Amino acid sequence: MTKLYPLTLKLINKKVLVVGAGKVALRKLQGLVGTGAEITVVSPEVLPEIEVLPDITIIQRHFQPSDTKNAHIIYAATDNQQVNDEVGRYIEHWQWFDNTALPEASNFFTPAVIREKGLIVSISTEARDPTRAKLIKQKITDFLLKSMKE
Ligand SMILES: C[C@@]1(CC(=O)O)c2cc3[nH]c(cc4nc(cc5[nH]c(cc(n2)[C@H]1CCC(=O)O)[C@@](C)(CC(=O)O)[C@@H]5CCC(=O)O)C(CC(=O)O)=C4CCC(=O)O)c(CCC(=O)O)c3CC(=O)O
Ligand SMILES: NC(=O)C1=CN([C@@H]2O[C@H](COP(=O)(O)OP(=O)(O)OC[C@H]3O[C@@H](n4cnc5c(N)ncnc54)[C@H](O)[C@@H]3O)[C@@H](O)[C@H]2O)C=CC1
Repeated sequence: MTKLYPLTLKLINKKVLVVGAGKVALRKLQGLVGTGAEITVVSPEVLPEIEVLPDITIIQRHFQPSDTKNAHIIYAATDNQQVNDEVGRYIEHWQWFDNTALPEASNFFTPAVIREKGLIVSISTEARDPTRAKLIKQKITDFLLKSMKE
């Protein structure tokens, strides 16, 4: 694979669209809350944990092509791969798109993130093994908490 490029972004006033509002969408949204991004969620069914997240606009219906317009970052996180593919078809060349069920269709991925005392550690397996990213996150967190105590 061509090498991937990690960044630390300021998202203030950037438009973020999340299509789907289930377990995977919840995890992406938890990472986005507090960034200052203008977040919109489009989904017919919405987890109660998402309904209570602050500063999110929820549109309770199926995805429509015009939803992607002007969004800087777009997540397709539905349980229907045809819908995720459809979202991908409306992506323009300047937009960042993560099809959370299909790495080949995405032009960015969400890493596992640790935030501890002014430090951000971001872990990616280049989309090969997200469960491993989660495991390594746990190990690095344990190491950091131990070394900060010393
Ligand atoms: C490519 C990527 C796209 C993206 O999502 O951005 C992607 C894709 C896929 N994930 C899948 C499965 C799982 N993902 C997790 C967990 C996480 N996944 C995350 C990121 C990413 N996942 C991106 C690559 C990151 C990298 O480069 O390493 C993390 C790190 C970040 C986050 O999501 O915030 C977060 C842990 C963070 C934390 O815990 O802090 C778990 C474990 C769990 O849920 O407990 C399971 C197992 C669930 C199970 O066992 O069923 C599947 C198969 C789905 C299927 O089988 O249908 C696909 C699709 C595929 O790989 O083809
Ligand atoms: N990237 C990742 O971290 C992971 C990705 N996955 C993939 O993500 C998919 C979603 O998983 P979950 O969140 O657990 O599913 P879920 O069943 O909890 O949520 C699915 C959501 O999609 C919405 N949806 C369905 N049709 C829609 C439409 N036409 N327009 C808008 N929203 C629509 C539903 O309303 C629901 O909110 C799985 O099918 C799997 O392939 C699974 C685990 C981890």
